[in-house]
Amino acid sequence: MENIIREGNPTLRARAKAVTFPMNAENKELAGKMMEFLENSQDPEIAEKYKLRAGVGLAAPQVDVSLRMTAVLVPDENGAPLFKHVLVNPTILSESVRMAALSEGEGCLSVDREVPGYVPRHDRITLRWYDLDGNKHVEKLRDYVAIVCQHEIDHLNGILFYDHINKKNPFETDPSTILIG
Ligand SMILES: CNC(=O)c1cccc(C)c1Nc1nc(N2CCN(c3ccccc3Cl)CC2)nc(N2CSC[C@H]2C(=O)NC)n1
Ligand code: NI
Repeated sequence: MENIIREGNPTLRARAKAVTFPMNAENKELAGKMMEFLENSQDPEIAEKYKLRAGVGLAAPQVDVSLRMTAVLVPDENGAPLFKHVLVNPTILSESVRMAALSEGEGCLSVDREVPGYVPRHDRITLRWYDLDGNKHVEKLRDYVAIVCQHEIDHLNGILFYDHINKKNPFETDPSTILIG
């Protein structure tokens, strides 16, 4: 897995370019490696052996490739994949008025420090994306999966999670925001 870039690398703040179809072998291979990284990062033995930090999402800009592609692997409580997709050219078609935030805040593989605070996001989204074969998918997502996808899509637009944290009061939330987890 190519090295994950950290804050300060301009690629993290750039708007990534759309992926063209049919996808070339190089981009398909990268997608596979990004998903494999997430799988490895979630395996206690492998993560320990290679000192990997666990993640449920990894966007191409985080491995210094400015393309609109992100791997997402959210396990259920038994460790089976609840949501496992490489999202190519993802678009949020609609979003709930209701907001949600992870009660423990968010972490990012490209941010080697804790940035405390609630990250307000939409509780539900309708997401459109393309898979590696160019097939279109449209799904309604909610709660944790919706939050993770919004975090990863932010990476494609050069946005980092702490950009959303209220500077004055990081743990301030308006009444419409539900806390998750
Ligand atoms: C500062 N407090 C915190 O970070 C924080 C603190 C506590 C709880 C949460 C819930 C927090 N928040 C948070 N925890 C995660 N993980 C929980 C552990 N898990 C995991 C770990 C081990 C094996 C398998 C797995 Cl699955 C991996 C994922 N992931 C994200 N994010 C934000 S959206 C993208 C996603 C991401 O992949 N980040 C690297 N946030
Ligand atoms: Ni991130």
